[in-house]
Amino acid sequence: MYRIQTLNNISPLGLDRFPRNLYEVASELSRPDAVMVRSADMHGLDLDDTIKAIGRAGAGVNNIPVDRMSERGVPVFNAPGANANAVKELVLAGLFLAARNIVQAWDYVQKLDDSEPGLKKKVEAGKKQFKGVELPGRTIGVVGLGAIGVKVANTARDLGMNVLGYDPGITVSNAWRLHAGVEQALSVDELLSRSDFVSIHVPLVEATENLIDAKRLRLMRQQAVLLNFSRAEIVDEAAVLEALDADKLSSYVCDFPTMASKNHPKVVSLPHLGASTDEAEDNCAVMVADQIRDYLEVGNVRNSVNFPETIMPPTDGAHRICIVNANVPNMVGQISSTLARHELNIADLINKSRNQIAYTLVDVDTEADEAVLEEIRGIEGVLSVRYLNAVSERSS
Ligand SMILES: NC(=O)c1ccc[n+]([C@@H]2O[C@H](COP(=O)([O-])OP(=O)(O)OC[C@H]3O[C@@H](n4cnc5c(N)ncnc54)[C@H](O)[C@@H]3O)[C@@H](O)[C@H]2O)c1
Ligand SMILES: O=C(O)CC[C@@H](O)C(=O)O
Repeated sequence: MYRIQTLNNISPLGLDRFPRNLYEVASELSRPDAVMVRSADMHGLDLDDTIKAIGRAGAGVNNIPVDRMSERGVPVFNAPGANANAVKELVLAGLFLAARNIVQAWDYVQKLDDSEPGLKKKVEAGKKQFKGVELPGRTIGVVGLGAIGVKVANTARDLGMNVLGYDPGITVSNAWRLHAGVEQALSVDELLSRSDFVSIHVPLVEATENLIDAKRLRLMRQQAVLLNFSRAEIVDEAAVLEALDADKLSSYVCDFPTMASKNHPKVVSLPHLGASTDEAEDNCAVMVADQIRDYLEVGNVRNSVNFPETIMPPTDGAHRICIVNANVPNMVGQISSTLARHELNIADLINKSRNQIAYTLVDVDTEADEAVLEEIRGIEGVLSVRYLNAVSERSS
């Protein structure tokens, strides 16, 4: 039996991907083989050494100690693109909220408590405070053209906006998906100085912390709108509040409320709602559950943030050894000579690497005993070894 621990509410559709004759799934469970998580902060947790995989039912992995897991030879999976449409739709809602001052106007109406004739007068008198702008012809800058950024950029084009995009690491497939009318900005600074609206869609990593700081805010157009549905730490919030107070920015729309910003009249903050739709929660949970199963049962790696993509169809009747090791020379040589010494014939083998990690799947014709596995574990640089007896294609 494999044991899956859930650290957040995960869509039942995803959890149902684990057949209960093979899997135990629970939030309170000791010695898990894998963990499924959404936004729970795992950095401070004492993570059991039985954990073989971590699955993030979402995109961002800043809540997971990925480096620590890499050192242990544990892959971290996420669900690229699975919640992108949900986030895009909320970003668009944010764009409209800001362009038409809808939240402030709504609040104004809520506070009107006069009798009917007085109310009408106040409605007409008050509305001039909330005059907005239309989107066609305005410029939006999209920082980060990944799964979400591309969708935001393309829809903004469809709305008649001029779109500037900045992403030095854009993938070929995302470049293909991008509307031909999206103009490439050569730097964040250029994008900020030319945009009426700026939407941030980058992961939180060291290089993106405080990406939008006081200096960059000064580059922005007068009365620009900043939207942040990525992570709070990507924006220097104190500097944003100053820019709002100085009338430099007209609005900050974000998915990350803080005590300092949540009641500011020019801040619209939502409770980390970007991925909270039935569809996104189902998509993320199903994708990640399937990836965890494929890793635990077959050894394959799909959509990991720290491991190389590694897929090898099981050889009929073979036994599979899954080895995670440091990405240094002569590891495959040492592994195969160990197998040869134990008279194990290799039926198939794949070796992939990514940064410091290399991953090897070896199918052998006859059963491997504990002695050979121990010997492989003893090779310097080997981080983990798993043995899948009579491996077969995962049943769906
Ligand atoms: N609010 C929410 O509920 C919610 C939901 C999903 C994702 N997110 C956040 O959005 C982020 C992006 O999600 P995604 O699915 O689009 O991820 P993604 O990996 O598909 O795209 C991220 C893109 O950012 C680019 N990038 C990285 N550093 C950059 C930089 N310094 N400048 C410009 N571009 C840079 C990458 O090259 C990549 O193309 C996630 O990491 C997560 O933090 C939030
Ligand atoms: O799980 C969530 O609700 C949020 C997910 C989101 O922040 C992500 O990075 O995918």
